[in-house]
Amino acid sequence: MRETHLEDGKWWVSPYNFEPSVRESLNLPEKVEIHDATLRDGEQTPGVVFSVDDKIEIATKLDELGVDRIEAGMPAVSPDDVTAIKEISKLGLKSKIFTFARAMKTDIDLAIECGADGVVIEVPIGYPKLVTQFGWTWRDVAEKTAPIIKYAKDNGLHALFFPYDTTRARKDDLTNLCNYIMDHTAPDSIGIVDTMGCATPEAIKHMVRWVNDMTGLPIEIHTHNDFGMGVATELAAVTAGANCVHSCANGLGERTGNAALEELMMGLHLLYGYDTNYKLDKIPELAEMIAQKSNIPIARNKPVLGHGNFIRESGIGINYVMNDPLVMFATHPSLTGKLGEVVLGKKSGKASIIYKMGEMGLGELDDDTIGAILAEVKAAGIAKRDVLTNDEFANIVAAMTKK
Ligand SMILES: CC(=O)SCCNC(=O)CCNC(=O)[C@H](O)C(C)(C)COP(=O)(O)OP(=O)(O)OC[C@H]1O[C@@H](n2cnc3c(N)ncnc32)[C@H](O)[C@@H]1OP(=O)(O)O
Ligand SMILES: O=C(O)CCC(=O)C(=O)O
Repeated sequence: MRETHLEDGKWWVSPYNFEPSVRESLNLPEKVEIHDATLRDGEQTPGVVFSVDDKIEIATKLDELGVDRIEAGMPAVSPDDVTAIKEISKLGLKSKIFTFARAMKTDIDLAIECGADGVVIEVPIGYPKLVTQFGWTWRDVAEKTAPIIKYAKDNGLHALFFPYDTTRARKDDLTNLCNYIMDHTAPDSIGIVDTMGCATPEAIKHMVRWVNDMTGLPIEIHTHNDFGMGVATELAAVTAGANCVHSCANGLGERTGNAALEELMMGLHLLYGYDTNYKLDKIPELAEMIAQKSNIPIARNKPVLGHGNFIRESGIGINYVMNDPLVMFATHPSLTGKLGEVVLGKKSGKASIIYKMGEMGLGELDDDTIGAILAEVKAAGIAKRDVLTNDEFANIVAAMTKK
């Protein structure tokens, strides 16, 4: 674990993250694994369909980035999923390969047929789903699941017990389910699943401790982003001792998506100080691949990925964008494969004009002329309601310096 907030021109985050009293209040596990579900939950984004080749390419890139596990699909969904998972399993990746399964023997048989290392055994426990959608009790769930966990384990699979909509489960239902499962056949790990993305970080921390007290199992956290807190709740889970975070690249997933892989990687490595082997500079390659294959473009202000994240129009401090980026940003643009950029418009100042003239090789001018150019740049930016192109700026400079 690193206990410092800055590294070697690469990032400079808040030192308070590492304040002894802050660190002492956390129960960080020594290692946190990433279980990436882009190929299953990410593909559940309405309208997204990855081909077999897409899935192989994405899995290879996820492995290169350093994710510990790839949830390669739910074989029951289609024969293509079976083919893709089989091919991915044969690649010999460092990442372990998991499949998604209902509590059904046939789904476990498919995981075995696909050559998976592990299986996510999903069952409902959230009260609205349990009662209204399925008409089941906790006991129905428990009796269906226990033999399936045993079957998966007997066949050498890592059995991740995944009672979904966990955060809307009644206390008694979740307690009874956990106790029954532990009495009959302990899985290898258990997921706390915020299916609807509706729990606070504090509630998640409480649940991590509670479920761990009940079961003694490694805890995995799987969240969605409906309140914009998918990543925050997963990181909160880690601070309460969760051992594995689930993700989707680019934050793909049902509705508002799942916790974003790239944000979790940056959060674990930079904000919490985990010494990981993630290849952060490869994030843009994966992001582009996902955007192109999912047909979902990356928003320009998306954390970690947005192409606008290191562009600055505001004049104050503009020199530092290129010359000393950590004055202006928490991370150096190159850490995640980006470049800083200075643009001109309504919010420019004199320093912006001087900077841009230098960048474009337009020479030096006296202060009054710079001021006059600045006034024109601001007026043009306001009229255009956008930033200026270099050509537009060069035209202004030419007009204002014409003898
Ligand atoms: C939070 C969630 O929504 S969880 C999963 C979401 N993911 C998906 O739905 C993936 C895409 N889905 C699909 O391709 C299809 O819906 C399939 C292949 C999974 C299933 O399709 P269908 O053949 O229509 O199956 P259907 O939905 O009718 O369910 C079949 C059986 O599975 C049972 N079942 C559903 N979930 C589970 C579960 N987690 N564990 C055990 N049994 C389950 C149903 O009760 C039903 O049982 P029955 O035949 O005794 O009535
Ligand atoms: O979301 C789903 O549809 C399946 C289960 C899951 O991944 C979840 O509950 O978040």
